[in-house]
Amino acid sequence: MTANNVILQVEDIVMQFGGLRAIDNVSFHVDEAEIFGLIGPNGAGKTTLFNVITANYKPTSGSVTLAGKSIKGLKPNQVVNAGIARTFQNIRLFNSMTVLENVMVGLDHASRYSLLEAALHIGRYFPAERAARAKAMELLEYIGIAEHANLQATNLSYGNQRKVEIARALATGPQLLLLDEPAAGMNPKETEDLAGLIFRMRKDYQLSVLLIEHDMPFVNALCERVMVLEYGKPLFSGLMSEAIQHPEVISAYLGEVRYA
Ligand SMILES: Nc1ncnc2c1ncn2[C@@H]1O[C@H](COP(=O)(O)OP(=O)(O)OP(=O)(O)O)[C@@H](O)[C@H]1O
Repeated sequence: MTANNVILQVEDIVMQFGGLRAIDNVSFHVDEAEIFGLIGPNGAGKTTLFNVITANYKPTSGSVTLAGKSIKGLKPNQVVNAGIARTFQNIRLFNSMTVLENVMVGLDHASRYSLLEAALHIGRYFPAERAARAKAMELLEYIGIAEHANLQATNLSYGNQRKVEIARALATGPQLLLLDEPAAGMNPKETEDLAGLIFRMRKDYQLSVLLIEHDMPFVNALCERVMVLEYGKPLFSGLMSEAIQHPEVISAYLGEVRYA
């Protein structure tokens, strides 16, 4: 068989909030090792779709499967354990914790020692904590922000806080990484570095990526296939090279530039 393996299948998703149909019959798939782009104007439903895929929202109808297994009935933390990690449009770090501690949150502590060992600081507690620190440090080195490990997360630049979120997501050992506007607030040099990092992560961690982004040159550099959403409906699904020629896609974006 020569077809690509599908990692994420989203089928006929409808998400209704009272009278608002935020997602209206959306289907798409992401292949293994693919970087797939989800684009569209503000309020199109992109983040809502992420919330459905991560089980933060239960869809009104439709299904989501990861590597052939339905996520139906799973809680958000079980979806993380199943292999889907995400970053947030509005950065969600623990501001009172250090950068290193934020990344340690992504590591699975529970399986390493019992509650009793944790409470009394005995048994496997210290070796497991040491191992978690080393692993988190390794991830920070990989992402390129190890020198900030002991600073409070809130003291980092916006761009570096976004990288901490990526490191924390990587710490969960995902198969699929959802990035919600990772380049927002970054300067051109940071954006270019981020594109390089996403390509490297895909290769080094065998990741597939689903990316929401408004920065079109960034999406163009990373994604071969995209879906364009408008008012919760797919406006276009296919090659990025064709999306940027598509009159309705162009006008949807011009609308956003004019009115944003
Ligand atoms: N929990 C909710 N309850 C009610 N309405 C919601 C909820 N979450 C999202 N919406 C609505 O669903 C629509 C889609 O919002 P969403 O945040 O998914 O858009 P988006 O494409 O991610 O936009 P942006 O690019 O601005 O982040 C909006 O009209 C929003 O107000």
